[in-house]
Amino acid sequence: MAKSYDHLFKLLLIGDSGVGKTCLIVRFSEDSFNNTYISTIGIDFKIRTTEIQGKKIKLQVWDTAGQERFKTITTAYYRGAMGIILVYDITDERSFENIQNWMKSIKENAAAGVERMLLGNKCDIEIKRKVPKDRGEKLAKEHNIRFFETSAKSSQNVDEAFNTLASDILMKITKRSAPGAKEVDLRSSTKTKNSNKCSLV
Ligand SMILES: Nc1nc2c(ncn2[C@@H]2O[C@H](COP(=O)(O)OP(=O)(O)OP(=O)(O)O)[C@@H](O)[C@H]2O)c(=O)[nH]1
Repeated sequence: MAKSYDHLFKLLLIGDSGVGKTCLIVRFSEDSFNNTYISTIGIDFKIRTTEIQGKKIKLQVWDTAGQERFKTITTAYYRGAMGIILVYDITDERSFENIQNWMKSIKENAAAGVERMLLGNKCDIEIKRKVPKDRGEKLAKEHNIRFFETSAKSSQNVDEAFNTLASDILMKITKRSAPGAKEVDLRSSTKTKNSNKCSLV
């Protein structure tokens, strides 16, 4: 049977418990949101197919449990990921500080050269904000990765974040398979909504 997609990309979301990893994946794959908090046990995944530069990209998005007790299980999945999304909660300073530890975990467990992205989630609750946007931007810059503030609740920047990561991975593999080929910036063609509160670097 013919394949229904051109590429399969495996993405992984990591970050402290409660930052909204599951909600971001559910928003992206099913376009819905639930206020009830059910902590992830171990690992789970959802699928969504998206189109970038005329290519059908099947995204297999892995959701990891943020709780420390699942670390051995979850880190075992890092190596198979082509892209890793680090998530913190803009209303929770601790979750932002812990990003350094999650970065370390990537270094220890993921493939070298894995595409990374930083998300500051829950930007719909500005009133409870503890982490200013420029701190997220600065951290992302230090690691030379992209940054978005997102809201799984309002859906702000959720599609943009996933599509941008997929686009970056596509660009990387296209460049690799066509050495010497002229570099094309696929990012410029991805659909980007403008946002005033939650923005991208
Ligand atoms: N206001 C608001 N609440 C959110 C948002 N994203 C998630 N939440 C809420 O935050 C809580 C935790 O969300 P989850 O997606 O389960 O968090 P998680 O990171 O997957 O947590 P673990 O599975 O324990 O690692 C839930 O009550 C969600 O409804 C958001 O963008 N805005």
